[in-house]
Formats: sequence, C-alpha cells, structure tokens
Amino acid sequence: TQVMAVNCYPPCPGPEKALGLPPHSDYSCITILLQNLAGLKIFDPMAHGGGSGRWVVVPQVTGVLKVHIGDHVEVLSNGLYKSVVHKVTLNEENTRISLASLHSLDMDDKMNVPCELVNDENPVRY
Ligand SMILES: O=C(O)CCC(=O)C(=O)O
Ligand SMILES: [Fe+2]
Repeated sequence: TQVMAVNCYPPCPGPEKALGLPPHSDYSCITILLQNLAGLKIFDPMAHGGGSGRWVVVPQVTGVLKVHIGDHVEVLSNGLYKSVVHKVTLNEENTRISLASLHSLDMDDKMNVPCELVNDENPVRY
C-alpha cells in the first residue's frame, strides 16, 4: 500500500521551544520524501562510536528525493537494517512543506523474519 502524507509546518518564532514532529520511525518499507526547506533531522546511533548518537540535518536540495527505510524492512531483515529515527524542527521565518510517500505491506499482511536470516548467532528478533 501507499500512503501520502502532506505536512505543513508554519513559521515559529521560538523553534527551540516547539517540535515540528517528535522523534519516530515510519512503519513503512520505504519512505520517499520531498521537502521545500531543511528541517528534517535523522538520528545516527553510531555517531561517536555508538555512544550517545547524534541528530543530523538532511540538507534541502531542489528536486532531490530523500529515501529512508522503515519498520517493515527492519523486521524483514531481522534487524540487519535499522528503521531510521527522524524528527522535524521548525523554521523561524518560513513555512515548511513536505510530501512523504510511505510504501508498505498491506494492512492485513503478516510478516515473518525469513528463516535464511536466523542461525545460532542471529536469533529471531521480532
Ligand atoms: O516533514 C518531514 O520531513 C517528515 C515527515 C515525516 O516524518 C512523516 O510524515 O512521517
Ligand atoms: Fe516519518
């Protein structure tokens, strides 16, 4: 299935005091995203040697689509690929608009970790 989300973030005089979108991962297999202004940040858990991690700004580049993976791929890969945690911060002066296209299994589909990915070192994680 495909779900399109159209997000509109009005300007905010105190962006550090408000959240555009709180940290989350998408339930999708993949999410394709178009933004008119920077504001999306992704969490890099491996930064600083896997210590506390850090938030990385996704730059706005005209005409560029950003693709990230969601929870379905994390489960289908038995945790080999991690769902990308992301959030949105607001802009002081400008309205930010993003189009997110989430591509997923059907609502009623059941998914399993493939048995090929399970062995003594890699137990079933989901
Ligand atoms: O506005 C964005 O850049 C992100 C939107 C988002 O994360 C979502 O709709 O799930
Ligand atoms: Fe998202």
